[in-house]
Amino acid sequence: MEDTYGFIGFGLIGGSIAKAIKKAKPDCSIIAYQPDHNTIDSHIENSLLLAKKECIIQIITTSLEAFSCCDIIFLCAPVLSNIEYLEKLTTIVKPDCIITDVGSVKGNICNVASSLSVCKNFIGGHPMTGSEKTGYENAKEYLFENAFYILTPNIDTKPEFLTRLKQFVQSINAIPVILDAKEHDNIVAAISHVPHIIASSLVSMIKDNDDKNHTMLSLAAGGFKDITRIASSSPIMWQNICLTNKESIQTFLTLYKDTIDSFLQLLVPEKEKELLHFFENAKEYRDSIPASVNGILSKTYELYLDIIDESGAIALVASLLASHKISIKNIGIIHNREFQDGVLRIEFYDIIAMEQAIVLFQQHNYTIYER
Ligand SMILES: NC(=O)c1ccc[n+]([C@@H]2O[C@H](COP(=O)([O-])OP(=O)(O)OC[C@H]3O[C@@H](n4cnc5c(N)ncnc54)[C@H](O)[C@@H]3O)[C@@H](O)[C@H]2O)c1
Ligand SMILES: O=C(O)C(=O)C[C@]1(C(=O)O)C=C[C@@H](O)C=C1
Repeated sequence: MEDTYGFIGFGLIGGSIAKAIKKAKPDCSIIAYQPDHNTIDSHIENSLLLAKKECIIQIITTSLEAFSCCDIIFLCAPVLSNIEYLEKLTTIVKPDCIITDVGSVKGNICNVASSLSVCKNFIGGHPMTGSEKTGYENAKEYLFENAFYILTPNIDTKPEFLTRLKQFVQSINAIPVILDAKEHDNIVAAISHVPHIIASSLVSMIKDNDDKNHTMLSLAAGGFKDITRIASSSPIMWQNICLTNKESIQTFLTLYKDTIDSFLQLLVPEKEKELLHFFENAKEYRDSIPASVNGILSKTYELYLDIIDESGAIALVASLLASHKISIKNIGIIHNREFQDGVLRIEFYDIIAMEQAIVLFQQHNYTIYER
């Protein structure tokens, strides 16, 4: 039975795990590490103090020795820093402590772990949910609800520790998935790392070709915003990911480049049919991701509202939600054949926010569609 949890790195993911633990086990004790070199993140001290005030953290420490009483330690800093902390914790942790990380790349840290005396205590972890936002102030206790949470044990990992960590993952309402670290890195290169690089490249391409009045950027609508949302994520996190998953990223980025090259060949009059097939194939595969259950990415909590297609109408809906303290992840008008006249698509961070919004919209006589 775990009672004491330790956190090194206390931003979006660390903070969300801590909030989820506190919801499930209000009496547990949470210790968070404050790096003494404040240049890492000037906000970290305030974030930790806020978390303590909110009773999410019980102890803030600048000494790793304080982690000797922890039952589970979560490494929630950027990937390369997590590896450094794992090495430092080796001589500190108690024999039945589980050490896990949340980093987006698993190969490096699992390799390092297998060379350490804590190899039996370590299990790689990666919650397949997140946001482009950073920091404790954006942490959500419901972030892991219905999300896949990948675990990558080493051959030395004690089976009993894996069972305990799986139970922990279920206790925060996530779905544990056991994968080999290398397989994990290959999969996430394709479905997370390369998409991120594409989003950032697209933004750079627009930046490099826009005029001095930023006309392109100003006119950018739903499509550009949807596909580039993730380009607003933490640059340091993504630098660390690219540095530690180079090979798999190179493989899938090259495949993507080939796909773009093939597509360029279709932009001639005699390839009209193939052009249509290109979009039909992609649409069919994309539409096969179930909307109501979690796909390999995070669950989306979205609904659609009938509104008059004008900017004031969006502002009205947004301020109605804001006045009831309901946060939204994304909002925008969409036009497609499913919704003949265009509807407002609103995405929420969690099921609770979406349910509160549904009640509110019903009270204000909006027509709501859910998928
Ligand atoms: N953001 C996502 O969508 C997402 C999803 C799954 C996993 N992850 C992984 O989670 C980890 C954390 O990402 P996040 O989204 O919470 O980022 P974040 O920027 O919100 O939080 C990172 C925290 O780590 C701290 N930190 C940075 N360097 C440190 C160091 N050397 N020592 C101690 N603390 C340090 C920062 O102060 C910050 O509080 C990363 O490894 C990332 O790959 C992120
Ligand atoms: O921003 C989001 O919506 C994310 O879920 C981010 C996302 C992803 O690519 O799916 C990004 C990196 C993490 O390792 C996991 C999740």
